[in-house]
Amino acid sequence: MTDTAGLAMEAADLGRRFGRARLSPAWALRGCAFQLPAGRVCAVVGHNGAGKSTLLALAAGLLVPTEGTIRVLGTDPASARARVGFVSQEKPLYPQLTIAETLRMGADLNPDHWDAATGERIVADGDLDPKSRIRALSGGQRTRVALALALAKRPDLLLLDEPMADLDPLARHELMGVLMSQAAQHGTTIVMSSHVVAELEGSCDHLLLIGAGRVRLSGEIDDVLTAHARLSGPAGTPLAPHTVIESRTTGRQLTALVRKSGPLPTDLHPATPSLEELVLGYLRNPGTSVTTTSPSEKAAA
Ligand SMILES: Nc1ncnc2c1ncn2[C@@H]1O[C@H](COP(=O)(O)OP(=O)(O)OP(=O)(O)O)[C@@H](O)[C@H]1O
Repeated sequence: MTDTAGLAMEAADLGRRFGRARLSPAWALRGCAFQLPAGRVCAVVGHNGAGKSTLLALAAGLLVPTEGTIRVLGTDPASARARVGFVSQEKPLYPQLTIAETLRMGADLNPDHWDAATGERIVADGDLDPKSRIRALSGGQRTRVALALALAKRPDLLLLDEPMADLDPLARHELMGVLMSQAAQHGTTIVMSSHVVAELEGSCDHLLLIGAGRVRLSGEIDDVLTAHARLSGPAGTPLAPHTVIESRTTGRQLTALVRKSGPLPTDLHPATPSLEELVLGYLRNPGTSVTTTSPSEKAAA
């Protein structure tokens, strides 16, 4: 039996379909199963349309599963809502309110756990005037206000759908630092989708890679990386029994990204892939079988 204590999120056979079953067989997510321990900073990656936003909306309780279950902070998403912060791609804010009124509304809605100083500091660090109306802000400035609102709520779980997409490089760097210190100081679990894998590499410790509505990889990033190897050596060297994620032969040279299964061929030079290499390898090869890395694989790797 799986020990589910201490999990921030857990999905079992999770599926979500849009449209009517007979008219549209399109599943945004199907057969997804994963566990995310509490206190992790989790990167959710996958190509456009993979199902990342759908998964985050299910976790936030804004969508309900068509099949299967998703549990958040040990309960159903609707019951966990007060303990969850969510910044969607659309960042819905009331355009007619000022920034100060927006933060005040956040305080009124979350009277028991509102950290006003954090919200005000994030706004001030962006040189934003609290009297400015939301409708007068740029996309990146709205993102800052949405993050201020979500972080001031002091959530146990923070769900962020491409939070950095419209921020300038300095703002990305600064707000990523704010997120990391929130996770370190308060043990907040952060689940963050992004297309900029290099940006996630130093910040996240857990990975959820989604492809075509399925979980293709999930686990602690260190475990996931050590379960794979980047191999180079003479062309024609057999790669079985390892699972080949991708391979290329140039002249007499073979390079391959494999998921390890036992000892590696001695005539190939092994290296641990970077997170970006691994994610790109999986994204370039959508046909590779669905896999999940569990801590027990670490020992086998
Ligand atoms: N409201 C909806 N109605 C119909 N189909 C939808 C709806 N929302 C999402 N989908 C479909 O579900 C699939 C997954 O979409 P989703 O937005 O979750 O992907 P994503 O991984 O977040 O993509 P992106 O990286 O482009 O943001 C896509 O095929 C999309 O067209």
